[in-house]
Amino acid sequence: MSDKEIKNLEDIFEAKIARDEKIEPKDWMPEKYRKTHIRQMSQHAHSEIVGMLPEGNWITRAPSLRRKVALLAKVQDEAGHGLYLYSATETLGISREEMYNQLHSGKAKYSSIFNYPTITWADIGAIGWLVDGAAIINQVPLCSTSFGPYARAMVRVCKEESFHQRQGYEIMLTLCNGTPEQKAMAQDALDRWWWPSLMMLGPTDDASTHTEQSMKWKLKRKTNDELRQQFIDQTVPQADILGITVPDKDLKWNEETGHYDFGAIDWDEFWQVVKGHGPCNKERMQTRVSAWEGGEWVRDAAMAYAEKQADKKVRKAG
Ligand SMILES: CC(C)(COP(=O)(O)OP(=O)(O)OC[C@H]1O[C@@H](n2cnc3c(N)ncnc32)[C@H](O)[C@@H]1OP(=O)(O)O)[C@@H](O)C(=O)NCCC(=O)NCCSC(=O)Cc1ccccc1
Repeated sequence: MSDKEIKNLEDIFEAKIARDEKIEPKDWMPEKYRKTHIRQMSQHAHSEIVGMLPEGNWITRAPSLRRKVALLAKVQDEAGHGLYLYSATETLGISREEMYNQLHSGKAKYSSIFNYPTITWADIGAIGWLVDGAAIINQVPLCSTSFGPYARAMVRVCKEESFHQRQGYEIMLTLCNGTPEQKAMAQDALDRWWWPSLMMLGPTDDASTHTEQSMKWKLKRKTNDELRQQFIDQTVPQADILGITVPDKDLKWNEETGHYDFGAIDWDEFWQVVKGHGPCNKERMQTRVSAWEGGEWVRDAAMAYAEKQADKKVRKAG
């Protein structure tokens, strides 16, 4: 293709973005746009899949049948979100196998938040309330992201996340209205999950390598710091209703800005977790890799069956 032809395609692409029109898989797109979407969308898919593990740990120990049913449904939704997102990413020309390889070899990231342990039932409440709460704040703007398949996937995902968030908040509410021991469990879960939930929304805008370009392409509609502030402003009053305390002595409502001021985030901890040195990184990867290896016979059997059927068809036609 000549330089002039490429320039023409770039102009059409930029004009579509400026008009807020969706870019579809068969449309021309700059290679960097395609690659950055594969990066973000596949990491999002991996996060949903790895994100099932901390909660999966509690399905057999949920305190009642009602809680068990709700948790099972939530974890199944997460599997669905992962598969949805893998399919959407495949439209950009990467195979699912390659994405799995990237996850299993440690090349692709997944959200830092899923490398923390779930040591009590209250952690299931805190994950729904805080982690799904942060996920919704991050994902609602993604419903109007520029790449069509990603934007459409997010609409359904957000509806389900909202049920997940309420499920978690209701667990917290029940614990906080329970015995002093139950309320202490809820406080302890908030103490452990608060800071990792703030980190989950990504590094500060100064330290974020991708934000500037992703905002121009309308892949991201809000910056990491904007989302974090929104999450804090929305969540602190919810902690007040629960009657538990956000573990930040510098947290204070600021009349002038109309937002909460908050204390320093430990970014060293965040980068350690991202680099694979969090409390559960190794365990999470081992579980995923052994699930993949354990499922090999199912994949082989499905392939053998498909080949047999194709053979039959050929023989019939012949
Ligand atoms: C905002 C951000 C996460 C990061 O902004 P970007 O512009 O992409 O990056 P930025 O330049 O700011 O960062 C520089 C580097 O740092 C990496 N990094 C940053 N943050 C993290 C992190 N937290 N963990 C690990 N790594 C992180 C980043 O990849 C980049 O490294 P790279 O160059 O790739 O090697 C964005 O990708 C996004 O919105 N993703 C879609 C939403 C999504 O994936 N949600 C997942 C949760 S789904 C869920 O929770 C549902 C659920 C709930 C409950 C239970 C089960 C399931």
